[in-house]
Amino acid sequence: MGIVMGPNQYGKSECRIVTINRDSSRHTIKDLNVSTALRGDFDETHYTGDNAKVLPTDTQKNTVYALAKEQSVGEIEDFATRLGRHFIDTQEPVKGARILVEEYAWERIPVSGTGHDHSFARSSDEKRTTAVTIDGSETHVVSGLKDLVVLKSTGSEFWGYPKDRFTTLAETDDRILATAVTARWRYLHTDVDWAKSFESVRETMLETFATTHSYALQQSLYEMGKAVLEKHPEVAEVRMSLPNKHHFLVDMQQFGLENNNEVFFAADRPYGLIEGTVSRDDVEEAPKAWYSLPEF
Ligand SMILES: O=c1[nH]c(=O)c2[nH]c(=O)[nH]c2[nH]1
Repeated sequence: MGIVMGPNQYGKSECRIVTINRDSSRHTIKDLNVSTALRGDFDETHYTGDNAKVLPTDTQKNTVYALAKEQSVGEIEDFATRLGRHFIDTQEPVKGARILVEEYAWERIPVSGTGHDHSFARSSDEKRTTAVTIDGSETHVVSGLKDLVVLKSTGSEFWGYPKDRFTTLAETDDRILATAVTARWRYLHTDVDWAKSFESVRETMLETFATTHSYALQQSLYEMGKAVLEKHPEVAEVRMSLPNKHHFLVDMQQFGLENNNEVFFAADRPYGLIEGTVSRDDVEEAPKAWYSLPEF
C-alpha cells in the first residue's frame, strides 16, 4: 500500500485591497477581497519540503497589489483572469489558478442632491463575487452575489408538510418571507459584458422573489434560478444558498391585544437553510474544480 499526495492548491487568502482612480477629481473606488490559489506541480514541497517550485503566498499577495497598479482593476472577472493568467504564464510549475474576488459596494455621499467627488458610504453588506478558474488555456467564470437581504411582508405561505409527534409549527397562509441571498452563476463562456450581466441577473432574481407567490422558500429558489436562465443565455446554472430568516408572530393574547400579522420577533438562529442548483438540462455538469478544490 502506498500513500500519495492528492489534489492540492495553495495561495494567499483575503488580500484586502482598495484602489482609487484619480484620473479626474471625481474619484472612483474599488474595494476588494482577493484570494489566490495556484495548482500545478507541487508534489516536492509536500513530500520533502523542497520549495524550488513554490511561489510564496507573500509574492502572490504583492502581485495582487502590483497588477491593480499596472492596469486599472475594472470588472472583477477581468481582474481575476489577469491575475490567474499572470501566475500561469510566468511560473512554469503553475498549471492552473483559482482566483476569488469579493467586491464591497460604496456609494457617493449625496451632498446638496449630487454624489460627492471623493466621499463615499458603504451602501450595504451585499457583495459582488467571482470565482475564476484557469486550467491551462481554459478560463471558467462563476460569478455571484452574497448577503443580498430581501423580505416579503405577504405573499408567502407554508403548509401541507408532514406532521409527526415533534411537530409544533403552525401552518400559515400568510407569513413574512425573508432571506439573505447568496447566489453563484456559472457562465458558458467568457465573451460577456460582466457588469451588464451582473446587474441583469441581480435584477431578475429580485423581481422574481418579489412577484412569486411563495408556498416554500424552495419554490422561490427554483423560480429565481429559472428566471435567470430564461433571460440569460450566457448562464449555464445558478446555485443558491438561502437562509430562512424566520419572523415569528408575537403572541399578544396574554396582554389582551390582537396581533394581526403586524408585530414579529425576528429570530437570528437557528435558521432553515435552503440550498439548490437550477440548471439547463442540455449542458454538462461543471467539474467540481470550478467551485472548489478537485475532489473536495
Ligand atoms: O419555506 C420553508 N421551507 C421549509 O422547508 C421550512 N421548514 C420550516 O420549518 N419552515 C419552512 N419554510
